[in-house]
Amino acid sequence: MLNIAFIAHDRKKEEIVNFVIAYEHVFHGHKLYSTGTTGLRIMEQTQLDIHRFMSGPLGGDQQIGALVAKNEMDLIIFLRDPLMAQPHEPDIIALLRLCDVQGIPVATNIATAEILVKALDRGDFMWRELVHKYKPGVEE
Ligand SMILES: O=C(CO)COP(=O)(O)O
Repeated sequence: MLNIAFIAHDRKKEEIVNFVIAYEHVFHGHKLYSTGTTGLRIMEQTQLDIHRFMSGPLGGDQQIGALVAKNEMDLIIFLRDPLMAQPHEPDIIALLRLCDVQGIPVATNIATAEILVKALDRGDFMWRELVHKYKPGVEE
């Protein structure tokens, strides 16, 4: 079981909902997280149970970042809006930076998300199970 987070900016919400519907079967069985509104929208349209953090502008990106800092997040699908400034841009940059610090797979557009989810389905993420196994205190 891997820890997966969904995040989408407002103009990308419909895109992430449709994406998660399309790959719902792949996400079943994993522990799912999201920022507040993104998770609500996904749960309204799927059977998935998602642990929702705060809304992004109120600190949700940072809450997910805290798990990333501990290397406890295995995959992040973060559909960013590249055409609109966000009030919490520093939080977004911080989250992506921490993904690079820990080497955590993160998709910021739908094309990359699709490739990563197909890899997840194929079992290509099993190396993350080893990260959990050899890091004491990390939740399975
Ligand atoms: O702003 C966000 C990510 O930076 C997303 O937050 P919401 O899912 O609460 O809209």
